[in-house]
Amino acid sequence: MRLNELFLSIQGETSSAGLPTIFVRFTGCNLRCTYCDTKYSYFEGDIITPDEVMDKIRALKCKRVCLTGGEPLIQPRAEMQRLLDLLAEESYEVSIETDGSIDVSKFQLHAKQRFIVDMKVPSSGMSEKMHLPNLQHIVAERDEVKFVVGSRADYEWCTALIREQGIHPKDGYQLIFSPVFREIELEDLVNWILEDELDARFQVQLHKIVWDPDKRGV
Ligand SMILES: C[S@@+](CC[C@H](N)C(=O)[O-])C[C@H]1O[C@@H](n2cnc3c(N)ncnc32)[C@H](O)[C@@H]1O
Ligand SMILES: Nc1nc2[nH]cc(C(=O)O)c2c(=O)[nH]1
Ligand code: SF4
Ligand SMILES: [Mg+2]
Repeated sequence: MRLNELFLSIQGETSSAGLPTIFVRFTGCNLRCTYCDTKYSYFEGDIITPDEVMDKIRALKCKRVCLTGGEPLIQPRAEMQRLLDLLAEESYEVSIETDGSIDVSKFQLHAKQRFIVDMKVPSSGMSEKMHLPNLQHIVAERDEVKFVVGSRADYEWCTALIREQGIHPKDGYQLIFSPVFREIELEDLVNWILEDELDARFQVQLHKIVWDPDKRGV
């Protein structure tokens, strides 16, 4: 595995936003989203074993972990699975931020572990790379589907996908809409969600409010 950074912060996104969380940011990504705020993770990092990652996590005295990157699921599959197994053995709560292009069915999750599947909108330039079967593999009550929206056209792509893939909140799916940072008016995205009577979570990236938006390690 290659580790870019590992730090304790508050979760800035998802249903556990605001809660103390250890972030394990892996090096490398198979996509190049136009809006990516973590380009430094594409190449910077050091080789590390799953057991050495666990040692670093244990040292931070927090039982909530977010595996991210870069794209965490391009790490060697056996090593990522071992890390998930080790985290489960010690009862960590785990979220995995994944970019929608990797087949999540290759990984076995344990109790208290969930995927946050980010379905890349057209303005990301990566929509064509989405592995759509992921939306049939995820577990509605466990996992979350995130849409990072940079325009009204992006938003409409999302609502079409929700209909086509049958992942509507009324069927128990946990959806998140997140604005591309400083790209759209927050009020617009909120109004679109309310107008469509979508029981979806609106989020802003809390860490970009608390700290400088370009600060690493938060
Ligand atoms: C840096 S990515 C790493 C995990 C994975 N590669 C992915 O894209 O889901 C973590 C999250 O940050 C989001 N993100 C990246 N740049 C952003 C930006 N400029 N504004 C809002 N969200 C952004 C991504 O869409 C993703 O949901
Ligand atoms: N505080 C904080 N929360 C986050 N949630 C998801 C993040 C990510 O980069 O995957 C992230 C991040 O980079 N920082
Ligand atoms: S998939 Fe995630 S890490 Fe990769 S370019 Fe897109 S936002 Fe950045
Ligand atoms: Mg981030």
